[in-house]
Amino acid sequence: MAVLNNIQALTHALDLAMEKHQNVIVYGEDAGYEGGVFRATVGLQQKYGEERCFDAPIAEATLVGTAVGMAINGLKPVVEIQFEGFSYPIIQQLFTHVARMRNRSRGRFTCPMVIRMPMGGGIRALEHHSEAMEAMFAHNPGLKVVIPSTPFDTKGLLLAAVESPDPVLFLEPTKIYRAFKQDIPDEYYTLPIGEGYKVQEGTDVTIVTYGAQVGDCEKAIEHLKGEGKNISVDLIDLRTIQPWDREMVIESVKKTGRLIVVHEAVRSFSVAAEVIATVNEKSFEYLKAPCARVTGYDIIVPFDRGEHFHQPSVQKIVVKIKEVLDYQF
Ligand SMILES: Cc1ncc(C[n+]2csc(CCOP(=O)(O)OP(=O)(O)O)c2C)c(N)n1
Repeated sequence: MAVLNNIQALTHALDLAMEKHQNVIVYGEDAGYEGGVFRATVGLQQKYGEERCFDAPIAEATLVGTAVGMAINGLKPVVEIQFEGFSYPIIQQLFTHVARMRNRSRGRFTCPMVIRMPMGGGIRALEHHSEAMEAMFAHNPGLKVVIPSTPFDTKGLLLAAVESPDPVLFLEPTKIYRAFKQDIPDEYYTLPIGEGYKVQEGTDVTIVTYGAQVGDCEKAIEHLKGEGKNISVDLIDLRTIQPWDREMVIESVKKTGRLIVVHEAVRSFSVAAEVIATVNEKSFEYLKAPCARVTGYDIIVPFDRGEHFHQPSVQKIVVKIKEVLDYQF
């Protein structure tokens, strides 16, 4: 076992991936010699050489465009985009080619690559460094979208992404890169893409969340306990946004009758909107209160001083839990 934070878990997972799979290559802006802006790829060039881990020009569309050729021809590129806000130039390659290659070639070719990017706010960064656009990527058929929340999941899901026969977007919440550590096994393991994780079992309300907000929801639950409120929460970490674990969420809502979805991405056309629509379709008759959401507002992420108004704070989650539990039809 090793005690690692999320960044260290990434480096460790990439190391194991490169050791086990000779076709894995890792590259991105400053990802080679320096080990990346967050140091996720540190030491890999020194260990595996410049052919397998290297620096790329500041040309994101080219990073992913070249990965298309590599992936079709048997390599497994793991591309680092420096921040999610710099991913917009890759969309032409991603939506037009990467996501469609299997369908376009009637299964003759796939385009298996991993695109890693730091996502989300909470680090008081400047423009383009706090985006949370997972719903946009999930909306485009042909892509898997993963957002881990713990070092254990980061390692297992990244290795699963490397093994995936199809392209995976691996979004890493920047706020929790170094926020805490966890004991994780040394050996190579994978976790299933598409399965949620039940952080805690409860009977009064289901909270569905992912990424950095998992910790915020846990703190909100602790806060309510501190207030002497005996509220039993079924807390689900989705872990994968596309394909998401509908069964786990629907089963939970059938038990609790109440649902709150929490994420920092903007509210309209969001993951929360999709989860709530699905719960309405599949388990409406079980609901004891309207489904609710705590999300970012429909605005560009504010600069550092206003950022905390936009983020779903512990306090906002606490208020929403009370509101949903007090609701009377
Ligand atoms: C499209 C885009 N991708 C990535 C970044 C992140 N970024 C900020 S500075 C920088 C390195 C710039 O290096 P260089 O052009 O050599 O200029 P220097 O900082 O050395 O003056 C990068 C990659 C960015 N600002 N814009």
